Amino acid sequence: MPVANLIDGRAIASQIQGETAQRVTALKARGVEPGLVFVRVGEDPASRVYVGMKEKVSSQLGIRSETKILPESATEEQLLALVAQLNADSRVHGILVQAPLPRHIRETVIYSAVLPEKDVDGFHPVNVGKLMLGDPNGFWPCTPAGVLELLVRSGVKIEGAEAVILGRGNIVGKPMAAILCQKSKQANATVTICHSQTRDIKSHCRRADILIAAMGVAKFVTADMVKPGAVVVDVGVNRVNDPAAKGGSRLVGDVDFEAVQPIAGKITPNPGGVGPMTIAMLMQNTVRAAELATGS
Ligand SMILES: Nc1nc2c(c(=O)[nH]1)N[C@@H](CN(C=O)c1ccc(C(=O)N[C@@H](CCC(=O)O)C(=O)O)cc1)CN2
Repeated sequence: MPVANLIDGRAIASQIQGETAQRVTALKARGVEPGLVFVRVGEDPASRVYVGMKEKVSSQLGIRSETKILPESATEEQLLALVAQLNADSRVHGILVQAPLPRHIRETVIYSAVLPEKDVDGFHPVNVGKLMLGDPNGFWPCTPAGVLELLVRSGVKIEGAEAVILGRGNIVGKPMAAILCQKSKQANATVTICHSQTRDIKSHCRRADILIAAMGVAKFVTADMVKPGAVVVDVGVNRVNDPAAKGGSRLVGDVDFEAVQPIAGKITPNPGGVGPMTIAMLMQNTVRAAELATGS
């Protein structure tokens, strides 16, 4: 039976993908085929799955995509050479280097090498800077951008709300904070970031009208941490052992869903919440990159 207060990420992602598909059709009518290249280094099983999912959605929307695979032993120089080649290719509008990279490759060096106008991941310092400055011309990282869309399209009032973010990572926590406090009718929240050194995290969480969990600790958010009626968004992806599951493990979020769902005003399931939005926003960024590159 469907849960009444569920924020359905799959349905919202599919709505956004429908909008993106229309923009692809418009681009193609002008002779532009949006192109996206994924770069995967090594054989991390989760990365293989995620890149496969992105390839599938690209093809469903009519975006030409290709995956370049380098071996785990590839050097930083080899990866930089590939990025330079993709930067120079005018058929490629978006470049995505899948994280995590092998330990001997510095992610910051690689993300800084992607041209900002092809950085559909929103990880380049220029795009990070534009987000911080409130300049609408940059690309926002897909996961926090997707969380904003989930909230807006579910009718959550963000303006003036107390938003508490658990986690200060560069991919979710920090950009999420910047997005929610943008000076705009769709944002304008009062934002608190909590992290491993925060004192009395529970009291911060209990103040939250919107609680976003992105710290990477399975079932960290329990019912006693949530104000009744609060909106709870679970960004966590934690693999835990489960002998009963296929492959001996399964994914759980940062929120104890069964305990929190009855008291939350709205809540994202996990899976089926934020994850599909990450991919929908990537496609939206790619089409926008193609439109900007071709003056469409
Ligand atoms: N270059 C990047 N690397 C990574 C990013 C990113 O945004 N850019 N994000 C994550 C992983 N990620 C995309 O790459 C991703 C994770 C999860 C999902 C998703 O839809 N998950 C499903 C469940 C899937 C499953 O069962 O395995 C869900 O939540 O419903 C999409 C994308 C790290 N790397």
